[in-house]
Amino acid sequence: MATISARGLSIAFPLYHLAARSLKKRLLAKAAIRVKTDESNRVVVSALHDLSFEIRRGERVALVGTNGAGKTTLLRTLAGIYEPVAGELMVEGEIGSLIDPAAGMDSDSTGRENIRLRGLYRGMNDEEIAALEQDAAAFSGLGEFLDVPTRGYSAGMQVRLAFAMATAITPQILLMDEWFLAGDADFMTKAEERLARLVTGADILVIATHDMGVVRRWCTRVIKLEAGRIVADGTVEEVLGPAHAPEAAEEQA
Ligand SMILES: Nc1ncnc2c1ncn2[C@@H]1O[C@H](COP(=O)(O)OP(=O)(O)OP(=O)(O)O)[C@@H](O)[C@H]1O
Repeated sequence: MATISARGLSIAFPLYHLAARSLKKRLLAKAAIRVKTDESNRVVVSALHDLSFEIRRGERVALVGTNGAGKTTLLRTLAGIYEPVAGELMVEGEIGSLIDPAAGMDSDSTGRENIRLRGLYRGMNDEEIAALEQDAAAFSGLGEFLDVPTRGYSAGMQVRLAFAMATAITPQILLMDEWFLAGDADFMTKAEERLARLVTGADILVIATHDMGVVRRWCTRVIKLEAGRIVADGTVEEVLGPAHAPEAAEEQA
């Protein structure tokens, strides 16, 4: 059963180029909350600090917060891209990740080759790979571009292909950054249909977003981050207020 559990989770990024002592001092004086020195005396940005939460099967969680609050860092940590510097993280379930469209894609290979590579990576047999290829090709609507190396794709084309691949097989846990829902109108309609199928499959969705419309439409729970810390965690109504007050909600995020 899909679950995510975090206890005292912290993430910090070393800023190697800021090791000069004078600069360090200046930075520390200005922003001592998030830019610190660690035990090895390196300057680090504290991206996430002491997060504890559980996400269970059936929950659709929005990560909200202002720029730099830590939403993408948390998504990437859940995806296993970043290693916590402190605390524990347990993620049970197969992850589908829509955080960076180019991630996991070989830009010298065509869209079709990338789909097949993804199938191989997932340990699929020939028949399953053929089905994945058919589904992802149809959903992405890339037509002849499917046989062009992906380095020649526009940003929107990359999103289409990444979305098609990540959602062709329903992952147990879908991690998504909001701009995956920012395609053209035709893609959006298809993407919403597909997401609806996916999220009603009672697995876990975690989406980082500034769009309170997306939160109210898709999510059952909101975790609000501020400067790398959780400042609110509850149902959509609890954190954002009633549905008729979207302006207030927009300000909060
Ligand atoms: N690779 C990195 N190296 C150094 N600092 C980083 C790195 N990634 C993120 N940070 C820092 O971590 C903090 C959180 O950033 P993050 O991108 O997670 O915020 P966010 O809430 O997703 O912001 P936005 O809404 O602007 O996308 C910021 O202070 C950022 O500067």
